[in-house]
Amino acid sequence: MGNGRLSRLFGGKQELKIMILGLDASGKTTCLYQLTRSDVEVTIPTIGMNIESTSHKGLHIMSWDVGGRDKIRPLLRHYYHMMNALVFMVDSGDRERLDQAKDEFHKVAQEEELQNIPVLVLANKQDLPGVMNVSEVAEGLEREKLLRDPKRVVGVLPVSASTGEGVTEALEWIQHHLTLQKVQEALVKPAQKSVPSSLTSLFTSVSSALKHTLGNSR
Ligand SMILES: Nc1nc2c(ncn2[C@@H]2O[C@H](COP(=O)(O)OP(=O)(O)OP(=O)(O)O)[C@@H](O)[C@H]2O)c(=O)[nH]1
Ligand SMILES: [Mg+2]
Repeated sequence: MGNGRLSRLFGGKQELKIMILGLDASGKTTCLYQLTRSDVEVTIPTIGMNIESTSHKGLHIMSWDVGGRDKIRPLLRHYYHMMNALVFMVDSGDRERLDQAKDEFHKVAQEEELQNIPVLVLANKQDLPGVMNVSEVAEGLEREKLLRDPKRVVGVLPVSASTGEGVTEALEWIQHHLTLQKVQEALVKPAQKSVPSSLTSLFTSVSSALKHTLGNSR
């Protein structure tokens, strides 16, 4: 994806932190590179696994693979609260491990700190012939289970991290849902605050109108 498009989307003004998780070889590193065209930095913290990160114009991405890391999982929670969105990468050609991907997906998605952020599944490697399409990936991951919670936002989009096809749309999806979330929060907060005062004034005006009417009718 061209950096020009990326700049227009984020303009360096907004900080966006995305976490890309998925099984090994699903295409996380390729996607990290494709998203920012910046060098991917590998850090090996004391928890003993590779965490990759890259930044470009306010877009910060962290990534690690999720398979078989039950002991490390609690330590990774320290990163969760910083994230604006979760991207879960799936190798659409890997039918054999779709069930494993599903288990990992649900383990991550049920983490408390990740309940309120948009989750985007990327059905990767769409450039390869005969791979699963978006519906098959969504079904295999049992996405509908998460959607039982009406507050959850869980999308699935087709991409090819190798060619960059669909990567811009993925970023736009995230951007769109974060904006929606902000608008909803902005609408809900003042409404909650103003309800008691507007109700009070409503009661005052209704009761004075009633008094007036009753007074007149007596
Ligand atoms: N054809 C095709 N190959 C891809 C695509 N994305 C990644 N690959 C290939 O899949 C392999 C794994 O990609 P990586 O980006 O290293 O995957 P990863 O998830 O970072 O893997 P780990 O670091 O092992 O967890 C590499 O050989 C990539 O070139 C894609 O969209 N299409
Ligand atoms: Mg990698």
